[in-house]
Amino acid sequence: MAQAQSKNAAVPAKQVLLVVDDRIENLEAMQALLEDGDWLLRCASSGEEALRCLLEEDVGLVLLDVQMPGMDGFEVARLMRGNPRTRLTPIIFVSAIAQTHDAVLRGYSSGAVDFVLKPFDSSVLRHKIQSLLEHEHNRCELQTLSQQLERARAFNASVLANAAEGILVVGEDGRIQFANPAMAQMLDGEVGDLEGVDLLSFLKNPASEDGWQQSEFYLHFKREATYRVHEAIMRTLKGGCLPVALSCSPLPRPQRAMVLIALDMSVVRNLHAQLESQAVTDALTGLLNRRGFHQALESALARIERSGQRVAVLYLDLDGFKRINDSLGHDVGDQLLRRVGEQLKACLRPYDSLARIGGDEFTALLDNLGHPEDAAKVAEKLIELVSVRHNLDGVDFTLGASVGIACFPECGQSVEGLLRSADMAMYEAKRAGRQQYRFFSPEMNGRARSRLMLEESLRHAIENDDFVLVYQPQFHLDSGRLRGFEALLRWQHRVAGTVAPNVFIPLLEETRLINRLGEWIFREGARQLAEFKQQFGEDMVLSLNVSPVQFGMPQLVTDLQRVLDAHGLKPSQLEVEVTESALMQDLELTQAQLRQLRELGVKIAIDDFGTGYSSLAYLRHFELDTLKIDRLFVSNMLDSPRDAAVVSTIIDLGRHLGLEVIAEGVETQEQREWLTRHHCNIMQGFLVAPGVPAGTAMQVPAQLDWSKLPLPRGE
Ligand SMILES: Nc1nc2c(ncn2[C@@H]2O[C@@H]3COP(=O)(O)O[C@H]4[C@@H](O)[C@H](n5cnc6c(=O)[nH]c(N)nc65)O[C@@H]4COP(=O)(O)O[C@H]3[C@H]2O)c(=O)[nH]1
Repeated sequence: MAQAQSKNAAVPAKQVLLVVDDRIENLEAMQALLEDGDWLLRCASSGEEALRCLLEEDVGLVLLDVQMPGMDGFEVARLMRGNPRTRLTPIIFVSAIAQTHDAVLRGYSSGAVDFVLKPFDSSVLRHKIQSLLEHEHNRCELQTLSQQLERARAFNASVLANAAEGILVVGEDGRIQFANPAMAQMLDGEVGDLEGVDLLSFLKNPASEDGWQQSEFYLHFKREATYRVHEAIMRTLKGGCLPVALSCSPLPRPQRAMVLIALDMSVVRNLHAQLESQAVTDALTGLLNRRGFHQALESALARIERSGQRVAVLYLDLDGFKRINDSLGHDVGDQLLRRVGEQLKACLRPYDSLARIGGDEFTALLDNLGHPEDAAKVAEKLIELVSVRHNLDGVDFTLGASVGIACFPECGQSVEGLLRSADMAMYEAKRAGRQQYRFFSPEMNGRARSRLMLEESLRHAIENDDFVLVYQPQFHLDSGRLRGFEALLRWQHRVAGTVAPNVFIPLLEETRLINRLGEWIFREGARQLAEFKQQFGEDMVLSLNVSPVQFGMPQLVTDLQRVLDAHGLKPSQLEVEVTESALMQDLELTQAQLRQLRELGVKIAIDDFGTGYSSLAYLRHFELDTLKIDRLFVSNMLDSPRDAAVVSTIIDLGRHLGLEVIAEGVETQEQREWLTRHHCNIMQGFLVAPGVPAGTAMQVPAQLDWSKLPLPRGE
């Protein structure tokens, strides 16, 4: 029969006082006596009921009757002391009869804090109750606080134990007072190995030779500032080094200590190192890349400027790589570059640097060079190594290499200067006929400069439409009938006047500007052909020169098709002139290109026939229409039986293969007569006319009277 005195039991602003007595009149008397106190009164009429109440509510004090039927007060007290919830709840025993000394002692030993004998002084009892409740209240509060404290301690300990960063607490004397497990792990030891040890003994960088008091850690601590070191290195207990980022902050002043947090940077630094190495490495060959080579050369120059040593830069370009790459595919090309890289590396000394700085361009830095001739020996060795027969994927092919050499300090004092000089020398080596090396010389510089200027003006000329085509007529030797014209390119330079193609075509080729101009030549030639057609009929032919670079371009046939369509021309009216060397660049590609040209229906002529490979074997493989005899043979044939033999052989060859033969550079009637006697089909040359502007070409007669030569010249 526990009677609630207050409905607000959930949040007891007041403490609960439980009175236990088996006699109802006693309970009522107690209730009357205690009900106005600063507590909540609960009453229980048996031991069992009291225990129930104790389990349901937080009771601050129990007034417990000793003698009760069934469960007496001692038993209730014993059970309360056995339960953690009520173990410390204070009990005052109340008894109506005079107790023996033993009974009182028994009461105390069963957990009573006091013993009240009836009759009692009610005000004394109220004081006792009041002070015991206060005591219990304080005890509970203390218990809650210590629980909170324990939770907070456990929380902090778990944060420190589980933090991935190393944490140290360092006393103001520089000794480690606390280390978390992560820090111990980072330093290859146990927490116990760190505590009590000087912090500085674990620091390689920043090192403090002058001791703790002079260290930045201590000086910052004194200023109550945080000290951060991004690139610190700690010594581990096993003698290793650990890159870390540190921050050390003072703890609140009374603690006279600082907290140091260490971030393991080994992964980040490794990644950084890896990235740095990637930035200077050529992914394909594992050699240095352009940037890496620049750095290597830069540091070599900085070093030798002081020591007066000599270094050489070698610039190596592979000859024929493009052809292999285009015909065998990029995988084979990549394999080849890797192989060449390995070969080159094998023939340099370990401290020389080697780089791939472009597609098939390698550079080597020969350090600590005795004489410039040593660089030449290395260049020879490199060329020899590369220029062997290679076999990749079962295909045999030969490569070549051209090398330019620039020595420091003669050929340049800066990284850029040396590389530029070596590049120029390499270019000269290529011009000299491949598989060669060249030292840079100041004259090369002059040539290169004028080349640069020429290149620049060519670019301008293309943009400003400074090119024109002139047309040189071709006549059938037997009938005097006009066969057609060869279109020849002229550069109308604003200052220098008309410039012949031999001067600028090679440069257009090298710079690939020929592709831009080539398109224009096709367009302009086809446009003019459409006009010529009106004048000279459907059968006339216009020959267009196609340079080796143009001939290698995959879009050649499409470009031609486009201009033919644009002007409604018959393909057989257009002839493509290709030199022998252009055809021999890449036989497979040549065959494919010729097949497509044939399918398109344009004529194909070999220009300057007899000057190049003149391999009769290829004539069988290539489907051609026309052979053009080089004008050198024509100009010499009357004086040189050997040249005459060459010319008549070419004419015979053409006849047997069913090809037209055109003699170029015919300048005299004697040459014409000789050619007619030897059954050459067609001629062109100054005897009739040089290349003339389109307007003049229109006036060329369709039928020639050989006795009325030469024709008027309009160039
Ligand atoms: N001494 C002498 N020379 C004669 C005589 N008849 C013709 N010539 C010259 O011989 C060259 C014939 O052109 P090519 O063999 O195709 O040789 C051409 C051709 O390979 C190239 N070329 C000319 N025009 C073009 C073009 O539009 N595109 C390309 N890719 N190359 C061109 O430049 C080369 C030189 O062209 P040009 O200077 O115009 O020189 C022309 C022409 O002016 C003669 O009786 N005596």
